[in-house]
Amino acid sequence: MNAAIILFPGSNREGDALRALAPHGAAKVVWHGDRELPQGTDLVVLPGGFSYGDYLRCGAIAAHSPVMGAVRAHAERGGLVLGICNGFQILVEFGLLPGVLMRNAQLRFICRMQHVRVERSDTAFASRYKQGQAIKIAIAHGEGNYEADAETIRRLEGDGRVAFRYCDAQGKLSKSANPNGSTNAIAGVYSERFNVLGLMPHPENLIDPLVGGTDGKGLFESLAAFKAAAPAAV
Ligand SMILES: NC(=O)CC[C@H](N)C(=O)O
Repeated sequence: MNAAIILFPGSNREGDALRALAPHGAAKVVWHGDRELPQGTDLVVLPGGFSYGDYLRCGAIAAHSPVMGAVRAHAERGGLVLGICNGFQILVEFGLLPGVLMRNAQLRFICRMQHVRVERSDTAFASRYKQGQAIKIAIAHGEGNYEADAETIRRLEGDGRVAFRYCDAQGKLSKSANPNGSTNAIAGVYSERFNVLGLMPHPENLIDPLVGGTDGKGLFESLAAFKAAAPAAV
């Protein structure tokens, strides 16, 4: 699998993304000012961080980067795009995913382990998980409170486009298991064609037992398995 990791001024998880992708093929870092992706890119990763210092709104300035035109073209061809945390914020600001990420309900930056429930496992990103499985993963954000208008939420829910929800260790949803006040405890959403995923938690940080667990690995393994089953780059 050939991955392109986009580097924005202020990104800080590109190294973690590289490490998570390393066992699954070649990953290149691409500068946000570039207008093209490397030939044969299968997966574009927008990593976490603080692009442009989170000025205006997280992701708002990065969404205007020259490279985003190539990211849109890749997504429109059916190519895979993964936005993690700040990357998710950039994707919603750019309009590749619906909704907005507001300040966390308690107006504090939260950095801790959190469980999320895998809502479906029949996608390119989640086939290595079981539907309904609660996975332990890290969160680190100040603006992760997912909101959208009622019609958009109804459509996302109706089309099964919620990828992950914040939950407790048993997979149960509750107000106390929702760290940031997100509507319907939404932690990640898919695009209409399920080839674009944005999520606030950091799967790339849960790939080594030394740092708290390996539940994040499944996402990268799922992508590699998807690519192995459909080898042509799109
Ligand atoms: N870890 C991240 O990507 C943080 C995202 C963003 N800077 C926020 O605080 O919400």
